[in-house]
Amino acid sequence: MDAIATAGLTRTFGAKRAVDDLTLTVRQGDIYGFVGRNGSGKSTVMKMICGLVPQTAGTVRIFGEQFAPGITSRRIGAVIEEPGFYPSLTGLDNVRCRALSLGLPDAKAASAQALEQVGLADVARKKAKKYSLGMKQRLGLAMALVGSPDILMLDEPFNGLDPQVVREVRSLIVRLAEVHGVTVFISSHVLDQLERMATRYGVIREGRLVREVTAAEVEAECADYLSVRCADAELALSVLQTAFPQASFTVMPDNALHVSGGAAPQEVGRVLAQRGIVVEELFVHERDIEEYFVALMGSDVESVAAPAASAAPARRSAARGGGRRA
Ligand SMILES: Nc1ncnc2c1ncn2[C@@H]1O[C@H](COP(=O)(O)OP(=O)(O)OP(=O)(O)O)[C@@H](O)[C@H]1O
Repeated sequence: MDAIATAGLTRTFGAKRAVDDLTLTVRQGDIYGFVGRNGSGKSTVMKMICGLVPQTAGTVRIFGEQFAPGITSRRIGAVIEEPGFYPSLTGLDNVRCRALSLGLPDAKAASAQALEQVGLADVARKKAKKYSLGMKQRLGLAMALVGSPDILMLDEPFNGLDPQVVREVRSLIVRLAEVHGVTVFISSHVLDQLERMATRYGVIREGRLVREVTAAEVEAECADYLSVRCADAELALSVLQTAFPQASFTVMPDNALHVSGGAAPQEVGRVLAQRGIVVEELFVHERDIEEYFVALMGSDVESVAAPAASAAPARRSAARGGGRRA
């Protein structure tokens, strides 16, 4: 069953169409990575799904049930933009306020359990204003988790967290999905973190959904390939197809051959040399997830690069798109 299904979801702010006719589906148990440039409409979509902002048009269904614009579902726990809490109350009392507003029968026990889940049990009685940024993020998560929601909506949950806390939050999310069957909808610019847990992705660009894709599809599309350029591409292609029947070949518009699956660069070079074919260029292209999503988001790398991802070694690019499979 679909945990979340939107159809034609649209939100305008004055003349601005922040979200435009957006249809997406999140299946039960998915960890759905929602990616897009700054200002592409991610938070607005998430707020509409949660009923925090009414849509201008379109529908939102939560587990098949349609909600009127601006109506919230108790099955959703959310942290969108800044986690909201009372600074002068303790962590426990903050979560308890949320538990009471949900009408939970044993609000105190449920709150303590949520704090335990996010690793804040030891500081439950400390005032929230004394929490570090990472602790505040986790407090937001505990408030979203209390009441055991079926869907967790997390907007940039890694913001301001150190690598150790990022790892803890990530494993908590994975555990919630895998052990407790919680469906997680998560927006993040930290693509290498998303890559470690997302099962599906949605890519938004200027308010429109440009692609929904499974993690397996991303992996396949990001696979390394060999790029070979020879003066006579057709001859090189026929020689290589005979020598490497298991490999697949794409002839790019600039006549470079892209070879993937079971053809080592040394072997390709040797086979071509044996046939007297001059190789002008031969290199392995490693396409990473950042490059893949940046192309879909239509972005300059600056605005989306995660610190860890941007530290990745420089990789060679090759012509993209418009190739024909040979
Ligand atoms: N309350 C509002 N009033 C007017 N414009 C708004 C409002 N909320 C959002 N917008 C506009 O809608 C567009 C989408 O904003 P949104 O916050 O959803 O993007 P985002 O993808 O979440 O961005 P970021 O990654 O920076 O958080 C932006 O152009 C933003 O300025």
